[in-house]
Amino acid sequence: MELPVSVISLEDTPQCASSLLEAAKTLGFVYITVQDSVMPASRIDRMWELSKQFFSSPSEQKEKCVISKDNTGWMMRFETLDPKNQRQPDFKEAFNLGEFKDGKAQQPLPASFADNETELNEFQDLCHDLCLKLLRLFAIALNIDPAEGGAEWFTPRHCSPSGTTLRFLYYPTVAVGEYSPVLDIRAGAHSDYGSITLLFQRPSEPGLEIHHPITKSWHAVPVLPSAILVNIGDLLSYWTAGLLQSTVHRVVFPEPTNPEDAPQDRYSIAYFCHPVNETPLTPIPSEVVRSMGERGANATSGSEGGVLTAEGHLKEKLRATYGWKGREKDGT
Ligand SMILES: O=C(O)CCC(=O)C(=O)O
Ligand SMILES: [Fe+2]
Repeated sequence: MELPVSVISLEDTPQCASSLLEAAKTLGFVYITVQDSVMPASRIDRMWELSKQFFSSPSEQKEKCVISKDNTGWMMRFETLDPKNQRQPDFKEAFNLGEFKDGKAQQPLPASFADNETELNEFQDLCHDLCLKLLRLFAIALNIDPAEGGAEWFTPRHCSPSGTTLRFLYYPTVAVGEYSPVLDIRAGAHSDYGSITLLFQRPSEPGLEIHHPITKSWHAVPVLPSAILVNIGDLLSYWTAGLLQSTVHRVVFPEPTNPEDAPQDRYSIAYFCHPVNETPLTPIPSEVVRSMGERGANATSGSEGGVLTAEGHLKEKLRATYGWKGREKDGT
């Protein structure tokens, strides 16, 4: 059954802030619509063009930027998002673009992106600004203590260096018979690791499913053209002592309408917004969060007895899902 995900028009108002918080507390996923000046449709269209340009480029070019231990680069059939339950890796290709510095990528760019560094950087900036707007609204709804930064509390905690990643995803058509719709999956069940994720999807390319936190069953997510899907990641959930839901989701092979038809390609783009690496995940100074009791960041210690940092959490997750097979940044 398809899940009705709330659609919120993004505005700088307390009402919008409380609607966002409500969606984040219940489902952990919400569609937002934004003014074209905030996220121009032409920019998103351009990213789809660049995505196709990259994924259709020769594999020798892609291999020059294979995934490295800093989680940047290209991978194919490499990640296993649900290592406990999957028998083989996700049926997908992905390219992870890490943070830029002074407008320049800090990783080798594939030949197919050689002329696009500026527009990739500008798109990342648009995504980052949008995430900061969302985080400001969460800060307002959580009523973060004004003396501690109030609405701006998240802002200085979301700059560089961080694990923030713009990820291009491609789930290729797989012929019927070459995969098991029961055992195999395009992206295994997982929750996202950072603060918030923006997900861009294309009409007629479904497949995303959400594990409903209350009914504990899987639901397909309808693709809404011109809306951006936002979901809460583990860190924001931890930071809010579990008030905000980091909901489990996956990407399945959609059932073909006609049994002879193979499931079609799916492209998606995810922007994973992470806090600064060294950020200690100590409780958010908010009465709402304090009232959640001793959970998440409200608990006295993180893993291994110390305070969990944003980077520590990300590294733990990547170790499990990459298993680790990637190369060091110096190419070893
Ligand atoms: O491709 C999608 O729709 C979702 C991808 C995803 O959930 C992820 O990479 O974390
Ligand atoms: Fe995800």
